[in-house]
Amino acid sequence: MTKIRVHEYAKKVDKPSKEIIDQLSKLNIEVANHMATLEDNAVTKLDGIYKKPAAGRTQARQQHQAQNRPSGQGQSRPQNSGQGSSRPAGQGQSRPQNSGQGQSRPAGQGQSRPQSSGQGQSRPAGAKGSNFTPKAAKPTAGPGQRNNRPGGGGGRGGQNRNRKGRQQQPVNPLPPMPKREKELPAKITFSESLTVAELAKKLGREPSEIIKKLFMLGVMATINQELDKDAIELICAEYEVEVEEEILVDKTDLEVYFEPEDETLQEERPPVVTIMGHVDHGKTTLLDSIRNTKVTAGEAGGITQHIGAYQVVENGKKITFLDTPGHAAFTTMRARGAKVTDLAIIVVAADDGVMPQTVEAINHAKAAEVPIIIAVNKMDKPSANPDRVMQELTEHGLVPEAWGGETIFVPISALKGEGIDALLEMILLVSEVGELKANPARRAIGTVIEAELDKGRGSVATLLVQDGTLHVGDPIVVGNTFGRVRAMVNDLGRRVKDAGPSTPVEITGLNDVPQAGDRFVVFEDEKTARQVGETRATSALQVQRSEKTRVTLDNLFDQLKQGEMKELNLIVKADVQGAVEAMAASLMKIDVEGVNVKIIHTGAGAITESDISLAAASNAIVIGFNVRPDVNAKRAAEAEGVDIRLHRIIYKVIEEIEFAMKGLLDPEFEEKIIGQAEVRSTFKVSKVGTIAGSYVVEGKITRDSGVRVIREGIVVFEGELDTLKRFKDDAKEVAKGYECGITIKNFNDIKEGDVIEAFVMEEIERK
Ligand SMILES: Nc1nc2c(ncn2[C@@H]2O[C@H](COP(=O)(O)OP(=O)(O)OP(=O)(O)O)[C@@H](O)[C@H]2O)c(=O)[nH]1
Repeated sequence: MTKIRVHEYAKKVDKPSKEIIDQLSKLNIEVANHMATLEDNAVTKLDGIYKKPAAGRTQARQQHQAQNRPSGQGQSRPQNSGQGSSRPAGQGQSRPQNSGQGQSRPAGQGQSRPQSSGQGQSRPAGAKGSNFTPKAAKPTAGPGQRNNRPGGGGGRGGQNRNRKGRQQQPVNPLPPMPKREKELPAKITFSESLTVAELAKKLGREPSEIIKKLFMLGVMATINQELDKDAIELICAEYEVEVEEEILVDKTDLEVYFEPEDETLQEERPPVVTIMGHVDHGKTTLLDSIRNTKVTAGEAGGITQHIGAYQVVENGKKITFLDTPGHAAFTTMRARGAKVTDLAIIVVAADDGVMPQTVEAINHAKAAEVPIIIAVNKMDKPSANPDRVMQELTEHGLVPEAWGGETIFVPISALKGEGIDALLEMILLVSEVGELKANPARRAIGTVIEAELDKGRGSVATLLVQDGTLHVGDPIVVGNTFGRVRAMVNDLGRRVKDAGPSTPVEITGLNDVPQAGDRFVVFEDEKTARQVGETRATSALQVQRSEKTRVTLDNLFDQLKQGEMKELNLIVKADVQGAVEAMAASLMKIDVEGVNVKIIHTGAGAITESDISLAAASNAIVIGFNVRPDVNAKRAAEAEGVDIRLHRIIYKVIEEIEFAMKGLLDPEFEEKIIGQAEVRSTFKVSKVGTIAGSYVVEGKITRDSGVRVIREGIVVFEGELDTLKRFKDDAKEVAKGYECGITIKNFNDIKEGDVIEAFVMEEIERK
């Protein structure tokens, strides 16, 4: 053990060495000079005089060391002082400390080494104390904080150790320190879900703690378990941490671009009007009349072009009309989620009154929450009776203003062009109330009014710009198509470069033909537009594929009728190759007008899973002649919806297919397999025949069921069950998991390993 020298002690007590030597002399302790070492008892005595604490020696040593190194260097301190002997550590020592040793010594000067305290705490040991700077010494982690990282990180570890040392000094033995936990975040965010581990990380807690909390809440979770929103919220509530779900924006969902935006950027836009009404009440005449009086008059040289919508100007304000009369277009668009119309004009012939389609139109407009203006048409006719129209409409909740209601009625004659101006004025009035606005500065969004494939120009689509401005050259996604706006033509057949809100324009430049009612969105660049368009096209195709119904003999005729099928694909499996060929040849001879029978695959042996996947991929029906599907094939067929037809007589196969193709399939009965039993042993009993000692492996076997004997996937016999016994008693049915004795009528060649399949004929309802 290193002893303290006189000058060291002097330094420690802040006295000159000489005074210490004198004092020692007074105590009858002789020392040669200031370099002399002091015995323990001498130190004790000196301590008594200089009132130094018991740990004086160590402390003296520490102070001495402190003076001999740059300030801030990891200050050594005694650990577990008071336990047994205490001594200063040799400088430069580097070894693990174990407080359990009962020895305490200051750490070497800030040197890096792993420390292991009796508390089992493991913390990063400090790096070289010389790296310390006062700034770096700022505490970051509290004592007692679990920190299992390996040492070696900068000055902080050393500083931590110092802190620990200072705090530990008076404590003996060290009680388990209260765990100081990381501060909880004020708020966490997540999207969709988080695993326990991810949530723990976000909260700065151990996953085990989260698991414990979940357990207390009645949720058993593992570290990698995904937690749903509710569970995350519950846990966060426990910690009083705010939680917010981030909604991931799906770039390919065009609807998100239709969210309303900052109103301050918006300007007034023209209303978009649809004309609806009963047949022959004058919708087309009205649309033409408006167009002719308003468009051609002002636009010299303009050749009106039917692009599905047009604009007129009334009192210096534009009005857009959708040029597709009737509510079919209106409903189609609405069904596709597009709200295009701001106002509906319902035309009612004054000589005819409210008719069924008038009511339908009213209901459509109401459902779409679109304001209605009633145009009472054919006022020029002597038989016109507008009062009757008004009367009838009140029954549908449309009360004219004249009668104290709110509905605007405008008497017109579409044919003579009378009342058109009044109607347009009313349209403007109603739209003013509606405060229709858009931001012409943003990238355009809108809806497809019409689209077709033009021989010369390719895909041509009429778009109604609903917000923003569409420019030639804009990268665009339209429904599931994309492209760049190559050329734009307005309703007057003129080429335009830009189209603002509520403007209909016909564009070219799309890679495919979109559908009426599809949304369009202009993107920042062509690459994004392409990506979004392609992704949308792919997912649309997948949806279409998954929706495609598989052909079955039951729906075959319907599919043929709808012209969806020109060919009937078949896969033929039979017990022997000869039968396969015979079957295939007979099937090929089936002659039903307009349909070809195409055999895409044949084979001898049981129907396998690969037969089913081929059938699924090529929309084929599988025909099994004297063969059965194996377990996997059965499962696959059920999952894929593949129709398997099992037969034992060739002409029945042919008949069934032929009838199905002609839509004459007998709809009444269908075979249903109710169970299977495995033959485990056989007994020959005279007079009775062969008894099959069997075990029911699936479903059940009933007394009245038909049976088939299957040997290695091939049907060797089909007939009726004769007796069914449990032990010695006759049984009505034997369920899965039970043994039974079975005899089959007129069949004694039963063998061990055979499978007896039981089936019943069930009456079914054909679709
Ligand atoms: N006298 C008179 N006849 C009109 C008026 N408006 C339309 N008609 C006539 O009514 C008939 C039907 O007019 P359309 O405009 O084709 O009616 P619609 O509602 O478009 O009919 P559908 O397209 O079949 O639904 C035509 O013969 C028009 O000439 C009108 O104001 N006065």
